[in-house]
Amino acid sequence: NKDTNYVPGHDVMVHLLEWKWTDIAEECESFLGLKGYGGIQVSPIQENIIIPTRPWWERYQPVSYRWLTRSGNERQFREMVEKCNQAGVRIYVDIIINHMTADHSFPVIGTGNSIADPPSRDYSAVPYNRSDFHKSCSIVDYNDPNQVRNCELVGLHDLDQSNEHVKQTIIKFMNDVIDAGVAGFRIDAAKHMWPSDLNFIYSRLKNLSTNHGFQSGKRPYIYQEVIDMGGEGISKMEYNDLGVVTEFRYGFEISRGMRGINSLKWFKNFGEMWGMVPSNDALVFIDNHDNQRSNSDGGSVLTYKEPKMYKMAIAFMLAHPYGIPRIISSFAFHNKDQGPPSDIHENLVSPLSIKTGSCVEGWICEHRWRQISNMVHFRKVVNGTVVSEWWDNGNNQIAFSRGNTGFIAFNSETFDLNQKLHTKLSSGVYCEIISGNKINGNCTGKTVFVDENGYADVKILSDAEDGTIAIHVDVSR
Ligand SMILES: O=C(/C=C/c1ccc(O)c(O)c1)N[C@@H](Cc1ccc(O)cc1)C(=O)NCCCOc1c(-c2ccc(O)c(O)c2)oc2cc(O)cc(O)c2c1=O
Ligand SMILES: [Ca+2]
Repeated sequence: NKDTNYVPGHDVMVHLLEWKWTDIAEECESFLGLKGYGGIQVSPIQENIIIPTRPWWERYQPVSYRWLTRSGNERQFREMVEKCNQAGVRIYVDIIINHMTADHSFPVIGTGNSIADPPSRDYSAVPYNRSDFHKSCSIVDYNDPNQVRNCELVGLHDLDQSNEHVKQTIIKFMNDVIDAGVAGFRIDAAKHMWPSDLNFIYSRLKNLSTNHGFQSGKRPYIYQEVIDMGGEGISKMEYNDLGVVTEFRYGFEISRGMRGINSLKWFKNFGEMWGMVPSNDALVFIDNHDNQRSNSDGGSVLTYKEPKMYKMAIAFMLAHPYGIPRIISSFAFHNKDQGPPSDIHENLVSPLSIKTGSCVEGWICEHRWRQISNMVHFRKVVNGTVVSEWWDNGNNQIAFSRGNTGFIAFNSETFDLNQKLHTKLSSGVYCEIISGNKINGNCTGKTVFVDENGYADVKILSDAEDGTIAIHVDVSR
């Protein structure tokens, strides 16, 4: 079963990239729980190598399974999970079980002061030794499934998940994390591990902890990173019966749509018909921690750096029923390796200002943007309804309803959208939720009038700050 384990009335996952555990706990209580976010993907909790320039990807080179990183220690992690569960926000841990570190020219020290000797495959803090790793062949042919699984990805020493000691070590790590109260895991680099080995591991995971508010018998929500844009020897379809898979086609296609490269009118049948996995098997996103900075998937997915189109892409994702959506909330970067903001002691800087409670310079906090957090509410209100009343102008103006509970329209033409469009909403004056909120019965942004036949006056100027207008039944005045 593919249950996210979200608390009823909560939806949408946010990847709080490189946030500290104490700050995440604070954000659960002061923002995410109240806004109805369903869950948080946290950065890896296992001890990672310290690379002198502190690139963001150092956290994807584990040194041990100790819960010691720049995000915090075990006590802080446990406290954060407790506070977020109490706020109705679930925690999903990003775990790296395919590999340990690569070889480096400097002595290898971890964020928990563990040492390791990668050339001799000695990771004493686990412990792992040479017998726990595959031979050090390199992945050169991505069309050879054996190489992709049994050789080293960019020099990262590749664990042998068919080895009993490796399996038991991973299972113990994941079960300890489950006992801390988390709701599931992101499996990093799943494509580089055999589905049968992963299945063995998943089947030996405990049920979620009843001591942390989960009903008995709940299974951890597992979503697997499988970068598959088609054309490689390994298919995402090898993994989606084990658990959910990251659907990379999704963000790529929506970015092309909002950029005007592919006409929005084609998105009328967006979903499995586009060669994507079944909706319940798809963890969907516009950008992720890797391709937002490196455009590694060949295309150029939208990011916070192109805010108008990015917000339209996120709004489409949150308004559309396909997949399980995740947004990223990241730090500003100027080069693709750059790590998170840190102080002179290389401690992570808190994204939250103690004084104002808002996010500080250097942290984008996409999850706080009104145009994004209000669409989280939209998604919750329309939950369970289908897309209907699809309209398009034959190119880059589209609109659709979600049952009789919500309506959204997009204009990515160079000219205005100004139409009476049919919705399934009952008549009335609705607060438009991209441009504002409804506070004490008043609309702080635009209003949209729906007449007694369900026709809405839809106007989106081509030079407007946002190319989207959205209304739903919760904010009718
Ligand atoms: O750009 C990066 C890091 C990227 C990255 C990190 C974590 C991820 O979850 C991810 O998806 C990508 N890393 C830089 C620097 C680097 C890091 C380690 C290393 O041994 C060599 C170089 C880089 O240029 N990497 C080469 C291209 C990206 O190749 C990587 C992939 C990857 C990319 C595309 C694929 O289709 C694929 O199947 C795997 O996954 C990783 C997973 C990891 O757990 C750790 C990694 O270092 C990587 C990783 O290097
Ligand atoms: Ca492997």
